[in-house]
Amino acid sequence: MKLSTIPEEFTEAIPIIQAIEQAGYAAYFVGGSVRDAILGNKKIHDVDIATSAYPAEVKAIFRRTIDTGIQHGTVTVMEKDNAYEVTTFRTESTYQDFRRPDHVTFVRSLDEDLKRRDFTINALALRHDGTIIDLFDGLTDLKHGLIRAVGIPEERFHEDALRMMRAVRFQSQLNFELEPLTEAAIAKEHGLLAKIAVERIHEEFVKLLLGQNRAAGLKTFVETDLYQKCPGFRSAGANLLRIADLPDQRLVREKSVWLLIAYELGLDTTATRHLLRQWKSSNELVNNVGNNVTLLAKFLADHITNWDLYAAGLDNLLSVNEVATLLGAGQTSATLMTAYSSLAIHDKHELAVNGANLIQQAGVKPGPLLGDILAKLEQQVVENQLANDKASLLAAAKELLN
Ligand SMILES: Nc1ccn([C@@H]2O[C@H](COP(=O)(O)OP(=O)(O)OP(=O)(O)O)[C@@H](O)[C@H]2O)c(=O)n1
Ligand SMILES: [Mg+2]
Repeated sequence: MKLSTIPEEFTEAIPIIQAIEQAGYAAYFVGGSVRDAILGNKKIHDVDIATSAYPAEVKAIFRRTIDTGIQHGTVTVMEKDNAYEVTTFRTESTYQDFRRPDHVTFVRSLDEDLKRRDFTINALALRHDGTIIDLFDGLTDLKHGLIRAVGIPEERFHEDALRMMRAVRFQSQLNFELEPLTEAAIAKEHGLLAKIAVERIHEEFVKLLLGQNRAAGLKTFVETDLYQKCPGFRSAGANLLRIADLPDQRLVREKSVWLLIAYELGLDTTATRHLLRQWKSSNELVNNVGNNVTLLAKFLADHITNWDLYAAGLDNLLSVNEVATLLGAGQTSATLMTAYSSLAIHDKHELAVNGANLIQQAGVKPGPLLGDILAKLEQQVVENQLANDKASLLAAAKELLN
């Protein structure tokens, strides 16, 4: 097969491929970008190049390169404003710990390289003239919407157990089905996932839940027992399946994914924070989702105050609303945005007085009381109990001193 039109993301990189070929080596586009280009329905990102040239040979061809992962064969080539990862063809023959190859062996053959890739739809190569190299019938699988391991599925999962999570992630992201032998191998080998760093599982799990068919991905995640090897999920199979029964409106924020999980697992703020720490989340995610658990409960009870809106900030509100909507209790985003924009202030710096004003003009002494008074003024302004003008605020501060 030949692609009739080569997407712009690739054409920009063709000079790189040509330069490698002129130096006497082979070079192809590979990986997810080729898959997405053929699907034609997804924005292409990360155009990856694979080559028969060894890293030192790649570096000799280009003026500006970065040693990104030279031991794995990857050199980044800088060209104009773009950066391209150029990786030497490789086989990963022995895997001892199911997550990292013992060593990579660089090879000169494209076939060897494609053979060790995870799924047939990810094992396609694209020549700069648009010709597609398809050794494992990946094009047929793309057409039928099938995720099928290259070769013997168990072998692929022993090489890298994260691939089992990638399978369910692609199932959701692409709205594909799992080929039965591939799915059976995941069910059989799910225990290998315990060897994988939680951060990597986290990334795939979030992509699964943000995908277009999260219900299907989640069902496989539960039915194959992959979930058993994820932090905090051991007895949550039924809870996770409940998410699969929700309307299939898509989630857009990572924090919404975790809020939904926390809700369905019945976790309070403390338990949510604990779960997110187990999943090695950033402090920001831990804090936001922890707070949003309380806010969601208020949303569902239709008990939102101005202060709740103010304290959460717009992005958390939209996240909580995403989840509330899935649960059948959201507001339209327009209503929410209007409520939020009608707040008297959106940040304490918008308060018409500051600490210095209170000291100089209301006779407040520096110290903890000053902070208390400012906080009270902030609260009253947000709740529309006090106008946000200097005179009113100074008068209110004097009141509070008595
Ligand atoms: N565990 C993995 C990870 C990656 N790959 C191969 O490396 C390519 C690039 O990997 P990556 O960018 O992680 O995934 P993509 O398939 O490109 O998906 P995405 O669109 O999310 O980047 C994959 O297509 C696949 O050929 C693999 O075989 N096994
Ligand atoms: Mg990619």
